[in-house]
Amino acid sequence: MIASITRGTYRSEDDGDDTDDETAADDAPGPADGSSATLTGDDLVLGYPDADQPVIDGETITAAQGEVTALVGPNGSGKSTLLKGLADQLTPDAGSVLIDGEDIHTLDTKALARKLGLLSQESTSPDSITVEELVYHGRYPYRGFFEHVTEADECAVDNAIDLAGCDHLRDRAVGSLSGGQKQLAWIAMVLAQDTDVLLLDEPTTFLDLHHQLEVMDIIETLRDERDITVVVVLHDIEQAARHADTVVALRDGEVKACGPPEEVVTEELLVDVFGIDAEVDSTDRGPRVTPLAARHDDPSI
Ligand SMILES: Nc1ncnc2c1ncn2[C@@H]1O[C@H](COP(=O)(O)OP(=O)(O)OP(=O)(O)O)[C@@H](O)[C@H]1O
Repeated sequence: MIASITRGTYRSEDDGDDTDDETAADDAPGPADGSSATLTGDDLVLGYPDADQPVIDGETITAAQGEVTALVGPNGSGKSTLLKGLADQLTPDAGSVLIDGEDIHTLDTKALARKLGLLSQESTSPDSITVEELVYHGRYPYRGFFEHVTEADECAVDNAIDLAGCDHLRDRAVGSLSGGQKQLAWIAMVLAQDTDVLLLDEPTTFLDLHHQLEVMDIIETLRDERDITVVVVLHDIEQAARHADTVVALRDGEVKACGPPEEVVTEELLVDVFGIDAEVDSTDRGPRVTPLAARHDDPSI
């Protein structure tokens, strides 16, 4: 069933990459052992086979250990492409992705999936499986082919479901859920993966305001209590400013600004990157953005 779920860092269960099955379960439950990691995309060139030009053309980005890095930018600016490159879902045409200096291409599938989890925008799973079954798939990197569910797996799944706030959905078929409910289930699945690094592509999509705040709280908890390195794509610039340690602003595949929210989220940046006039006020909780008007003299947005 794993093979039919296309989300996260897994390629598939029978991808011929079972070299570490015997030891996988011993390593559970991942970063709860206190490990953590810095993720670096070094001089990355990323694109798609049917396109003339790369989307990302030689960018370097570092997500510091135990910090939240937010990727922001207009539609089509390359946020998801960059995230897929960092997660090894898209092979770079040049450059490399390193976790604590180790090239992720030297890691086999399960070893990588124990270090790095991806919540992507492209999710598919059989409609008939329950939320609990979906979340158990997050434990795949810790399980050998013939191994049964361990206590560590049960514990990780319970914690993940609890943290994502979807216990009430546990026995529901995924196909019967609303968009927001599905999003919570997928978040629980990637949390169960128990990784040092989490890459989240628009995790607040489909969620009401209450659940958006809860997801941002989860991200802060993972950072503050478990030292997890998080890279998160967000459309809400204020959410990024409030919750991230570092904001990376992309436009046309180029990193236009990178740094602490109060340095990056400025009125000038909102014009240059998003093509909007806005007021930015400095508050205790970071820059507060009041959008005023979309500029119509910016044809590329
Ligand atoms: N599978 C693909 N094949 C070809 N081009 C693609 C593919 N996926 C994305 N692109 C192109 O790559 C560019 C960057 O897309 P990407 O999805 O990374 O942007 P984004 O910043 O995440 O956008 P959004 O905010 O709309 O989700 C766009 O021009 C897009 O059309």
